[in-house]
Amino acid sequence: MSKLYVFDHPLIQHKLTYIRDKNTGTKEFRELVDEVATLMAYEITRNLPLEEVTIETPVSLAKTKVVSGKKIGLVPILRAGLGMVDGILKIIPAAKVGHVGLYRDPETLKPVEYYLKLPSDIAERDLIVIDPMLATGGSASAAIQLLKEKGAQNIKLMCLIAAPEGINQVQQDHDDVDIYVAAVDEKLNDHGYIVPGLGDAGDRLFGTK
Ligand SMILES: O=P(O)(O)OC[C@H]1O[C@H](OP(=O)(O)OP(=O)(O)O)[C@H](O)[C@@H]1O
Ligand SMILES: O=c1cc[nH]c(=O)[nH]1
Ligand SMILES: [Mg+2]
Repeated sequence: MSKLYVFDHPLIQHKLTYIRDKNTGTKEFRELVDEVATLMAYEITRNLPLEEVTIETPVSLAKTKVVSGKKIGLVPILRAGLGMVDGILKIIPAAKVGHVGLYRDPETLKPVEYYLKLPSDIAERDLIVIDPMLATGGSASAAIQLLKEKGAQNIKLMCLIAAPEGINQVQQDHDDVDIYVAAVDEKLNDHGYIVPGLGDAGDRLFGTK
């Protein structure tokens, strides 16, 4: 059964407020998305398994812990997902990164695939699909489907803002995928934009509007 986790850490909520604000310009928007991605990565890795190792401090031997060999893969959905990659790599620097290129057709709101490049060992990795926006859920669901067709077994979805419609869609299509978000908003408008949302994440990140 797919679970939904909402990261309500005060720093995440604070930064998300300024990400949403239409008066926040490209530079600051990019920086804030990067920072929130780092904080969300910290939360999403909370239950990583640890193993005990022995090391030598300048004073004595110490039995201490390291993350036990988990292989992680990040899969941003282009373009907007790219805005979260560096923030996550800051604290999971050994993660490999695959890319799924999808854009949402503005008329049909259906995802159109245009690029796919994945690490060869995705079947052995814990994958985190990344996209700031989960609107109708079409893009995330299609990305997850593509990964499964390439052998992925263990997938999480991480988004900044989700609409209830998108959460329902992904949970219906992919019962095995847990969803991690910073906020669940009210609804979609007639153009499939999240309300209140933050506007077009790709355009705001890359200054293309
Ligand atoms: O849940 P959905 O209804 O599929 O909508 C969400 C998708 O729309 C946006 O991408 P967009 O198509 O604008 O592409 P971009 O990242 O290149 O701007 C967003 O980053 C998601 O990928
Ligand atoms: O609100 C939305 C919906 C889809 N894509 C976006 O970038 N924003
Ligand atoms: Mg866009």
